[in-house]
Amino acid sequence: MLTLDRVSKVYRVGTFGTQPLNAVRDVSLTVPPGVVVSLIGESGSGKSTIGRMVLRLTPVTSGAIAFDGRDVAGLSGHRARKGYYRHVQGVFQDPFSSFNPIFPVDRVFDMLRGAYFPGLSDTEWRASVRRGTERVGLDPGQVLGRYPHQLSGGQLQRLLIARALTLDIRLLVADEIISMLDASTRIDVLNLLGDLRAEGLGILFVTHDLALGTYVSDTTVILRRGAVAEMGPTRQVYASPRHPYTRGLLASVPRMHRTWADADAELDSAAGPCPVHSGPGTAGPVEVGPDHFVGCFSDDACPE
Ligand SMILES: Nc1ncnc2c1ncn2[C@@H]1O[C@H](COP(=O)(O)OP(=O)(O)OP(=O)(O)O)[C@@H](O)[C@H]1O
Repeated sequence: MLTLDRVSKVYRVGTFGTQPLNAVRDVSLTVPPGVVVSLIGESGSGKSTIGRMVLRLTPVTSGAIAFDGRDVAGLSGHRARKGYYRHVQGVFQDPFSSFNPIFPVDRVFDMLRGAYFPGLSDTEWRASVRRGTERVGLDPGQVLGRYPHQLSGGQLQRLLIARALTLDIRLLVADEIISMLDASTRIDVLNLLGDLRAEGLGILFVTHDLALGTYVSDTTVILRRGAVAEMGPTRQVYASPRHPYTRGLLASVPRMHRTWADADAELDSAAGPCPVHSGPGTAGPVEVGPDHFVGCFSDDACPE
């Protein structure tokens, strides 16, 4: 369904944009239907940039993103782009920022109506909104018609997912969608994602939280400085991590006062020549087990 093929993103920063910032480096992955792929990494590792490129909110510098085999960057014309967003939607960290405080929450649904459902009568449209709301476990009578400040962050986040479900979505980019929620609401939203996955939705789940990654995902992608450090079936990656960075991260999870930076620093001091790129001409992560890949051990691209 969704494939990224050696996707890179270089931002231009500094005075007059003269400095290149390699935010994403040669990332390849797939999100099939009914599969949750977690993108996990510390702040600044490029997770959101990948989500934004998939949603076409920022252009790809090199490589290709395809949905059902069609190049996403090359979608030209309003109709093609509208068709894409019918199937691919994003939900982001701060639900409050997606709602206008002076309008009832229903307005986020109404914004879709003109673009996607111009032929529906008022009654049909209201029924569709109610169905979407119920599908995410909310009681329409309790939430519709209310103002954003009258609802919890978890209810607003569910409404945004319901809004996406009003369309015929097949891929959801969920970018840190539970970071702002309390522990019990988090589990509700995670379980909701699990239910949607069972219905065939593919999910690109962006998080900096390793524990959330294990709970929700089928495939785990560990990003380090914009590149894939390790990628594979979640159980495999967590049970038998092969990259020293992943090992360091997992070892640090139950220990307080250790951070992503600690794992990074340990790796920097331990890493010698990168074994992944020891062979001439080797490029990109190397397969170390079934669907299990390990990326470069050093900071920048290895000498090939
Ligand atoms: N529009 C932009 N212009 C310039 N640099 C950017 C832009 N957006 C992101 N960056 C930089 O790209 C790198 C990756 O950022 P990104 O937001 O993708 O990381 P992230 O892993 O999602 O981090 P976080 O968890 O903090 O959101 C960072 O160094 C960031 O400062």
